[in-house]
Amino acid sequence: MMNLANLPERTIERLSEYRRTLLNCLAKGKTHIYSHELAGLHNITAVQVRRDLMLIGYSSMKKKGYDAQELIKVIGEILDHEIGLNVAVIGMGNLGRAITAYFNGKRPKLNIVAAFDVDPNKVDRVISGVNCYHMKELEKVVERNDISIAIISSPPETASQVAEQLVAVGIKGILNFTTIPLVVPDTVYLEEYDMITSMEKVAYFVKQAYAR
Ligand SMILES: NC(=O)c1ccc[n+]([C@@H]2O[C@H](COP(=O)([O-])OP(=O)(O)OC[C@H]3O[C@@H](n4cnc5c(N)ncnc54)[C@H](O)[C@@H]3O)[C@@H](O)[C@H]2O)c1
Repeated sequence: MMNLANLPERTIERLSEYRRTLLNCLAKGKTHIYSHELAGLHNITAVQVRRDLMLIGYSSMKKKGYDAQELIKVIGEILDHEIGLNVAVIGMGNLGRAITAYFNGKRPKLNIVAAFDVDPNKVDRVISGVNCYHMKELEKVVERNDISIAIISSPPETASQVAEQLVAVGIKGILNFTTIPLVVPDTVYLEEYDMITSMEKVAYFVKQAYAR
């Protein structure tokens, strides 16, 4: 088995996707699923599914397929922090509010517990179900709530400074939604999410389809 602390990033993404599908299966009363079914739902090969699960030391496909409940538990042991992690959203504009409202309640081990902004109309209010604090209170609130992850959804021109502030208060993981690529120390895990890149990727493949 591979070192569980060093799984490939794509495997981690797929494990998250498999778990979502398995939860959907269970909700529909389906308790077992074959690797080829899981693969079909994710547009990949059964070999890929089995390879990912082998990496996490799970290879117990029975006659009836994988036991969904058991596999959800195994994936949870890989992905989730034992007691859960607390998340903050920086910038409670359109995107920050949408993310907070969408995400909270979706994953028991991952909770958005605070939001930050600099707009006096937002600070000291409950927005999308969480308290919104002024950025000046970042250190205090992060410490008090044991926050280790931050989502940046402030304007692009503020992103680098916000990231610096987050690193300075000890944030360990950042999900950056702004269009500005960030630089953080090796000790901080950074994930950039750029919707425009995703759209351009789709557009590129549509262009190829037209050319055929
Ligand atoms: N809206 C989208 O669909 C979308 C999609 C992808 C990426 N983005 C990116 O997400 C970011 C936010 O987009 P939006 O549409 O929500 O913008 P927005 O203007 O609605 O919200 C930005 C929020 O950040 C706050 N803010 C400003 N300076 C700040 C600072 N220094 N620290 C903390 N908060 C600060 C503002 O007061 C505001 O509430 C942008 O960088 C944008 O490029 C947005």
